[in-house]
Amino acid sequence: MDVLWMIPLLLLMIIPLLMCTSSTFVFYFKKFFYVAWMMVLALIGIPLCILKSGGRDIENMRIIRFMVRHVKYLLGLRFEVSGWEHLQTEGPYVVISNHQSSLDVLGLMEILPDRCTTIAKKELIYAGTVGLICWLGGIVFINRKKTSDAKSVMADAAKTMLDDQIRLWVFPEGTRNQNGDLLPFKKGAFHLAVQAQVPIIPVVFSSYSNFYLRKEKQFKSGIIRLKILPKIETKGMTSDDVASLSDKSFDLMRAAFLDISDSITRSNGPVRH
Ligand SMILES: CCCCCCCCCCCCCC(=O)SCCNC(=O)CCNC(=O)[C@H](O)C(C)(C)COP(=O)(O)OP(=O)(O)OC[C@H]1O[C@@H](n2cnc3c(N)ncnc32)[C@H](O)[C@@H]1OP(=O)(O)O
Ligand SMILES: CCCCCCCC/C=C\CCCCCCCC(=O)OC[C@@H](O)COP(=O)(O)O
Repeated sequence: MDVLWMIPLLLLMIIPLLMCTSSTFVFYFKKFFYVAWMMVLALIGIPLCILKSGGRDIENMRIIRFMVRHVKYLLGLRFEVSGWEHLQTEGPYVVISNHQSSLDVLGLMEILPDRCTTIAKKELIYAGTVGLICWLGGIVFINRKKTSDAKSVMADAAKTMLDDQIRLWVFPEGTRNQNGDLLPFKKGAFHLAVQAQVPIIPVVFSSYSNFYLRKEKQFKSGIIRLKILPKIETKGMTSDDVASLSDKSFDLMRAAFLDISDSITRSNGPVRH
């Protein structure tokens, strides 16, 4: 029994020591902590969502947003947001952003407008308590392996956006990417906006490469710039305009990404290896 009590005490001594001496340990510790803490937050949030709305309801995103807002401090991250005024748009719209890591959830919750939920891969629903709270928050799950299914879910979503006056956040790269640039955009977000005839609001996260490097196992403190760009109208557009709409959005977002990422690298200095 006495030995068992020693274990937490030993951990309390060893963990700070390792945190000071090994950046690889910090990397794994912060990653593990992030997932575990989100799971715990979701566990607390699930009954709150059910009590508030009785089940799946986009209004639950307010609870989720509130619960996630402090997590940045625990990981040593800060957000600098610009362009808030562009989110002051009435009615439904589609938000599109680049996607580097699951840490994007922190930025998403930092600026998530009311009545806005996201499109996510269907595998996320199996992520324990996080999966369940995503479902309760009205997240729209798509099967990326079956284009026809994904398209029909998105077409339903276009209708729901108008019927229920909701906003949807889509990651048009379709997967996480940390190659220092944006991946070519998939077309779903643009079909969605054109089908619903609603504006697109592009949001750009600066590169995480000055604080988070997966291959090098680095996870330092850092600043993330979030730039909200002016809305792009889609009124009067048809599916023939989707390709040019996607290209235009890509060009605007890529220019903003290179601009805000470059300025961070310059002010913080590059990551040392
Ligand atoms: C407290 C704890 C809290 C925790 C909170 C957690 C929050 C969690 C946040 C979670 C964040 C999680 C974040 C995540 O999970 S990110 C991963 C999931 N998200 C996405 O994949 C979204 C982006 N993907 C797309 O938009 C794709 O296009 C889809 C998936 C729809 C199809 O992709 P696919 O690769 O199968 O096909 P394709 O893109 O090559 O297109 C093929 C053709 O179809 C045409 N087409 C496409 N779409 C439509 C359409 N709607 N109507 C009519 N036509 C359409 C298209 O023009 C093309 O034709 P053409 O142009 O070549 O002629
Ligand atoms: C039974 C337990 C299973 C545990 C699984 C752990 C699940 C993660 C839990 C908490 C992490 C914090 C919230 C994360 C939400 C992140 C969503 C995300 O970033 O999904 C990735 C997706 O956009 C693209 O996927 P791919 O890059 O194509 O792959």
